[in-house]
Amino acid sequence: MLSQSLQLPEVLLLTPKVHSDERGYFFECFRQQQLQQLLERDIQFVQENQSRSSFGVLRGLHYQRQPQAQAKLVRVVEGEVLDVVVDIRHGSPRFGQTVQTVLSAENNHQLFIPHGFAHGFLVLSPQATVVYKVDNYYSAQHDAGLAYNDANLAINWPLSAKQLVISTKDQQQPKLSQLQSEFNWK
Ligand SMILES: Cc1cn([C@H]2C[C@H](O)[C@@H](COP(=O)(O)OP(=O)(O)O[C@H]3O[C@H](C)C(=O)[C@H](O)[C@H]3O)O2)c(=O)[nH]c1=O
Repeated sequence: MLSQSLQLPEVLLLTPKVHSDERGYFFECFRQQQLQQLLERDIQFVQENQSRSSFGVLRGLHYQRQPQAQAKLVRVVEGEVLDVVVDIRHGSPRFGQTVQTVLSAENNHQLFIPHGFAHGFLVLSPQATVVYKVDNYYSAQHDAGLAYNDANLAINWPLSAKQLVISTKDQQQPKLSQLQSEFNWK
């Protein structure tokens, strides 16, 4: 598994080694020991999610508040998404900074997103299926979010506003300046 740092160094872009032959391909999607070595700490995923969305669907930007914060290992098994992560840790020198990368069933790229970061994605293909592991259980009362279109985040979503399909919840998320995030840097 190749690991690359992004502009937010705590967010890892992982690329598995693909074994191709005349039948097709095989690759290991996850190996706990390998990820723990990259993170230099233990990690224990307890839940795996799958969502399928049509072109233009934007899910996010989401996170779970403490003590139910979730680290995520995200991959795409159908189609293509623009995946976006935001540093929401108070005191972070990169507070409010974002990274974005294309995850697709073609590039097999994965993103590891630690606690203290908001996550979302925009579907760029006719359909996209996103599968992701989390290290804490879903908790509706700890579910929180950030406005995808907050000018202070300056996320350049590559579709026009009228092409976007966004839940009512995500249309009403707070801006970075209103964030109740209790994540602290370090
Ligand atoms: C996240 C989650 C949701 N649900 C239920 C709650 C709703 O009845 C339904 C849809 O939930 P929601 O609209 O919050 O789903 P997404 O908009 O895809 O949320 C996710 O989108 C972004 C990209 C994320 O990174 C988060 O993992 C997650 O917040 O599934 C569950 O039962 N378990 C869960 O873990």
